[in-house]
Amino acid sequence: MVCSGDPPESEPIIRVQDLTKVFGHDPEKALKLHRLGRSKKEVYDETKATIALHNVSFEVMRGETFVLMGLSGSGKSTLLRCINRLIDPTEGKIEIDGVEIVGMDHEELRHIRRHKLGMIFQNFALLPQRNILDNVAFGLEIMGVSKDERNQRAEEVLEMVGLGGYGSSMPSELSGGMKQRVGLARALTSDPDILLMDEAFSALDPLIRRDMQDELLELQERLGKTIIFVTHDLDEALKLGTRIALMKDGSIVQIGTPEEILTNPENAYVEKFVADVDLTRVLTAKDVMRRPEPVAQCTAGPRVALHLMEEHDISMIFVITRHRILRGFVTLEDTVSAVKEGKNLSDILRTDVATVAPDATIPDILSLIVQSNHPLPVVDENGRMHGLVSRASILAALARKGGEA
Ligand SMILES: Nc1ncnc2c1ncn2[C@@H]1O[C@H](COP(=O)(O)OP(=O)(O)OP(=O)(O)O)[C@@H](O)[C@H]1O
Repeated sequence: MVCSGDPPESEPIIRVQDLTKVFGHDPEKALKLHRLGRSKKEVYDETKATIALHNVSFEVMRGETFVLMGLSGSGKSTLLRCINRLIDPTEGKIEIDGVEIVGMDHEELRHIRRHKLGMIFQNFALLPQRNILDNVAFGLEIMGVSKDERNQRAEEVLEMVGLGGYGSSMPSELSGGMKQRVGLARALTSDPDILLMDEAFSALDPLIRRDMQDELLELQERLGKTIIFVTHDLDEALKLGTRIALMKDGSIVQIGTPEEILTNPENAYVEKFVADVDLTRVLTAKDVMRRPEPVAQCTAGPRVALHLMEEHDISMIFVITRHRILRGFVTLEDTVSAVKEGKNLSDILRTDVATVAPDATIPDILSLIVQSNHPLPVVDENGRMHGLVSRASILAALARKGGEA
């Protein structure tokens, strides 16, 4: 099964196709029974084999944070561990950077694990008798990197995760958040393209957890790694995910951006999963804007603008080019005078217009609306106007999405 959700515009770095994992002695028999229509529970009762993943397919794009989310037992960790082959899949393919890894021997796998993949676990997995620098440098030590070189690299990555100067501390002296930074530093030492993070922040206090999430977002922006992040926490998934794959009983039920998952759940299960989410925290200007009608083209005269304003009972109108590039706005008062005095629209155009970016959040939009006291045009980085946001458009969108979700 391939679940869609438009992937970001980039090439895939990981391709998973029809991946199946059965734990137990007779996977073939278990799968045969499942294909004959037995439920996973019935298969387990009969064979004592667990179908942990079944026909899972998806692609992860280079540079995205792809979140695997789902309830306990849905197969998230199994899927993540198949990707670095800590677990051998029963069936299916996994390509990393175009290279099929399911059939790889130990030597090839070791190479991929060391150079392409970094893994970060929930329980930190630090070596208690080694100091922080040696913990971070451990992977490089195993790879035979000289002491000077590995210590220099370890210091660099400790700096990167905000732990510069802690190299000589022991793990027992560090808080949970700091230990997880060490975990992150350790995974970054070999500069892998892909970070696999398994419930990496779940053991942390809520405030520290939030800090770590912010830090990961910031680090991701700087380093542009591809991250697969496992969590059962929807808020965390919405915050971190470029896209989210929601898993249930070993299958993916929906893949989409956080907005798509929230506002367009594909079935009742996803709907239920996201029912309690506070939409104001995740919707952005492009979700709550309305079409920018009416707008006047630059080529229109003041009479046309006046007509539009009277027709729609509004006191200002936005002026755009044929390609919807925003040029400014004109007011009713100025337009009336322009008609009287035979002026052009360009003579009365006000260009000091406040705008909102398409990805602005609702609290940001509201604070801008309070300042400007009129609807705001949503304008992208190229100056193109996509819509208008106002208190009314936000309320309408929330009511609409709330009704749907
Ligand atoms: N080594 C194993 N042997 C047998 N069954 C296993 C093994 N590992 C996982 N399972 C089973 O496979 C299914 C998927 O487990 P998995 O740990 O991948 O789920 P998860 O979504 O990561 O859950 P959690 O959030 O609790 O870690 C579960 O039914 C689990 O009991």
